[in-house]
Amino acid sequence: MAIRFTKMHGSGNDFVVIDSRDGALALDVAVIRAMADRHTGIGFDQLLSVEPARDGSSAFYYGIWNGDGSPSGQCGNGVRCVAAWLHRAGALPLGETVRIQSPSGPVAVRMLDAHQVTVDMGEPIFDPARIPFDAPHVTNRYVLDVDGQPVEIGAVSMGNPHAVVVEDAVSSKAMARLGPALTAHPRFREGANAGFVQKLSRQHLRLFVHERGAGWTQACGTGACAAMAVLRHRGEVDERVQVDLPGGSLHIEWSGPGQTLWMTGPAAFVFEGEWLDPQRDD
Ligand SMILES: N[C@@H](CCC[C@H](N)C(=O)O)C(=O)O
Repeated sequence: MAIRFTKMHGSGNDFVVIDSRDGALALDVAVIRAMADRHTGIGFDQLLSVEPARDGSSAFYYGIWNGDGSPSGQCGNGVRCVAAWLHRAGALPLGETVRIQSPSGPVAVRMLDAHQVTVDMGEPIFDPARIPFDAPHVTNRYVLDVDGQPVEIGAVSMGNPHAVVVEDAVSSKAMARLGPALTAHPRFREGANAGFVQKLSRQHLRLFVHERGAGWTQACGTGACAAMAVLRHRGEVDERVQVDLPGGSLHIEWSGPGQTLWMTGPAAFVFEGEWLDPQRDD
């Protein structure tokens, strides 16, 4: 079984995009993991499928799987790559706003040029039950027990769950321990993406993200949205913020509750290929 794919990245968060416009993509977890392997496979943080819309008001649907084969509800850098992929396929004209559906609901994408995409990511969700996060009521700060130590976080969903640690300086040693611990913390029953954000100013953030299902990443689009949303909810940043991640910068705009959040950033093509499943000879 040969699978044609396009390798792409958004600020270093890398993807395999599969054209599945003729029907929903169904791949075994073992195949996704084999493809994601950075030594014996293609290597990627997430696999994305471009599929026919599943509702009447969207143009397309995209599926998201992490490198460990687990599904996700949203992928900020990924949706920009899907938009650029659709643009290259002639299905998304420059400047036009098009609604596409993710597993967690619709988003609206607009190509600013062939490599820059702006996305209406919807409204950040702070209600713990909808994240899902185990807490009796919504608040700006929660304290988690991590190996007997208190760790303060903000919790939000951008269509996928995020724990956000706001620190002036988090040592790389502390992040190496806390990233995996927060990702697997039992109060996030579906796991979480763990972001460590440093406030450089009211318009400028620095962020590192340990992703559920993919580990440390060069960039996490929803992580950047989540970090901005948590800080804006606390009144600590302005409504337009630049978020610097190891692989590049994203621009996030959110005026506050009741409004949707916008993310703008790059999408890049790397190569086209054909996956030859080593377990099969056909
Ligand atoms: N890289 C992504 C997020 C991918 C999904 C995440 N690991 C999850 O399981 O929710 C992004 O750019 O948002």
